[in-house]
Amino acid sequence: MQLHCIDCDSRYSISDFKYACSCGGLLEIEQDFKFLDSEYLKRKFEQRLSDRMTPYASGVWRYKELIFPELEDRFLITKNEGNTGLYDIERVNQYVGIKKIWLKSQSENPSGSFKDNGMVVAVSHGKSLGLDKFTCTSTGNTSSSLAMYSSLTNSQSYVFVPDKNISLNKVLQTISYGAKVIAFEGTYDQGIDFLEKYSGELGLYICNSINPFRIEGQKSIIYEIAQYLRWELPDWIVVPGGALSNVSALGKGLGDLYELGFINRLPRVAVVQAEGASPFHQMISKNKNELQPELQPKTVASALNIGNPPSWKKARNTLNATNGITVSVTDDEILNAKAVIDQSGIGCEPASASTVAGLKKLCESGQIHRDETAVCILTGNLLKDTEVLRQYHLECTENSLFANPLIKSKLNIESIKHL
Ligand SMILES: N[C@@H](CCOP(=O)(O)O)C(=O)O
Repeated sequence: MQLHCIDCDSRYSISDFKYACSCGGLLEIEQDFKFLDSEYLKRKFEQRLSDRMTPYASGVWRYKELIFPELEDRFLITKNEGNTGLYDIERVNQYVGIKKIWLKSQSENPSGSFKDNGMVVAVSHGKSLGLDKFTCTSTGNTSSSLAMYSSLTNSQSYVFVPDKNISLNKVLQTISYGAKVIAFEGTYDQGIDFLEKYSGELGLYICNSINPFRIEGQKSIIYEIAQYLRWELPDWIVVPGGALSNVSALGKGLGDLYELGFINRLPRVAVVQAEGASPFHQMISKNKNELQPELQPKTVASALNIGNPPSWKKARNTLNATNGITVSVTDDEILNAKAVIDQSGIGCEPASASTVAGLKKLCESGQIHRDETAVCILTGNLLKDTEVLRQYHLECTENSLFANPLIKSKLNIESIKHL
């Protein structure tokens, strides 16, 4: 394993761990799969599905050989992350109007979001270096995940959250797990700049997705999808785009599966952004080479409130490799898609629902054909943002197409039987 700069191609030893190249470029972990026996690994991944007693029961460490082969077993942390459901729901299918759609419910992770897949690897790496002070800046899911794994390993997390436009539930979840939470005036993007500058001086190990170990862990999401579908991926994988770690990890994981011969064709990738925070979509759709940061990102999907996503170059590489596309959706489109997902019994936070809203839009515009198949990755749990639920169902404006208002009634048989 070594660190590779995606900008200037410099390489560094893993023991010389850093978050960025001296040229400023993002680093990725490079592994040599040449000597791996794919058939043997497939069998091993299959056998581990019935494991319940060891860290290999984790939906992340099941694939340890492809994620962090050099990590000694004594450093493996786990809270049974991964192993999340892949659901085929007729109601969502009909809403989108496509041949077949699966929902990958990452909200079933222990802290309620997809961040756990990557965080467990970053914190395991940090612990293996003997560290016990971890940090991140976050709109709330990364922070909850980091706080959970830090406390689980008797370490302290220091979390920086913007003081506006994020979900109170997520902040409370982070506080409850024991993190020291610093609410600052500014955006996620400013928080990242601060940590890049001062984490060394503060003696803090950064667990945001600029840390390449986070991306290695998050690759397990696509490994799980592929294994569940017997190594036959659908035509499209649809992901929300905020900090863009999801699509970066997806591209890397797909590359691994293809290189190893686990899959014989790459699916196309669609990245969905919220209209009020869509710098990546703007760049791709206008065919620009540089990302123009959005200085005041604003969307109801708090996890997507990011105007200067650090991983945009990795995300662009994924689109290039998969003939991928981007789209943006309005807050109303997100909330209505979310209500359909919630009422199908799966449930998710607003950012996740952007995938179904985006897929619907892409089908309607003909960019995705109705006889194709897709997986939408749902990133966070329905209870991550209850304020949005209160507004949608209890205040119900004319845009809340699927509001399910509270019924106020006397406990009286005559009133109840007409419901
Ligand atoms: N929505 C994210 C933003 C942080 O992204 P990361 O990829 O740097 O962890 C969050 O939950 O904080």
